[in-house]
Amino acid sequence: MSSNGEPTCCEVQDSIPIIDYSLLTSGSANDHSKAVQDIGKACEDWGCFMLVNHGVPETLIQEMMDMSDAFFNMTIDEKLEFEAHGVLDPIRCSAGLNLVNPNKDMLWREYLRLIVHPDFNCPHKPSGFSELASEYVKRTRAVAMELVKGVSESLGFEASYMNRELNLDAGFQLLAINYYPSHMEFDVSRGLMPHTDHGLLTLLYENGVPGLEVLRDGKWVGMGGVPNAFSILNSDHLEIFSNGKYKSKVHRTVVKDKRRRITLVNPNGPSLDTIVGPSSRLVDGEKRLPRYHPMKYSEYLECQTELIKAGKHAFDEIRIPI
Ligand SMILES: O=C(O)CCC(=O)C(=O)O
Ligand SMILES: [Fe+2]
Repeated sequence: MSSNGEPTCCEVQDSIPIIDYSLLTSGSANDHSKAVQDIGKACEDWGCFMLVNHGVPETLIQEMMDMSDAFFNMTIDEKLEFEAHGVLDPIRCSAGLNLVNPNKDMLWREYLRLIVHPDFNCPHKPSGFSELASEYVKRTRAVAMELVKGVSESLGFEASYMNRELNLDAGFQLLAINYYPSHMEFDVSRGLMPHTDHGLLTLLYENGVPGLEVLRDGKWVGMGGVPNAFSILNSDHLEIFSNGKYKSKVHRTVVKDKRRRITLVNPNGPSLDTIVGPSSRLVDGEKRLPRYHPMKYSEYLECQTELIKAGKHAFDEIRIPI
């Protein structure tokens, strides 16, 4: 931290944990329990990790990157058809409107946010987008659900516990595609302000252009740079459910590279009607007091959207002072 309490500038470190997904899913009990242990340690100590050997084909990811590029290269008028409204709208596109934001300090990006589970939504153009995105989110969802099982075991529960408690079969999954234009296209500060994500785990894939940073011990640490790996971040509802054990990861994006950056981001959460509080298995009336008030997931999303405008966080509403 600097003397005024603000985090100091980014430091690149290579010690963000790396988890080998193939060990988690391997038939070997030893490999599996080592992976579960590593996931638990990464979630508790770092709140994030890189995931390698995840089995999502590189060609599929590359096609998604190319398709996303094609989407954002449509005209503003074409994109306006998918313009953002409410937080629970199935398709929300920023359509470059941030550019006219009077706040010159604002970091800039375009985004497209799709609700892809339990119902799948996608723009009807460019042609083939919907089929491709449907395949992509099917694959990333399978990875996320396997990771949640690993997280569940790492907390000392059976693998299916979190799925059952949080109704993940009807879980709310988004595909958010972020587009930070090349420096040549627009000479603006490109990035995303510090925040945490809602849901349990966020999976993020970048197109080889760095920018993601996570806050660790008061310093910004660059994340990414591992070939063909997903960046995985703890999110708000993992912190709530684990009663504060696995903290939601504060992250931001600062794009210094001149090339355009595209990220495919999947927040994975409980079903919208699930009331999420600390797991009853992690609290008791004596020593382990609940640290968060339960709140319905859909209400959390709505309240978070409102609170951001006031520079606050939904945690401010539900955290119980100790
Ligand atoms: O694009 C990135 O680097 C980060 C995106 C992100 O944090 C988000 O969409 O919530
Ligand atoms: Fe995020």
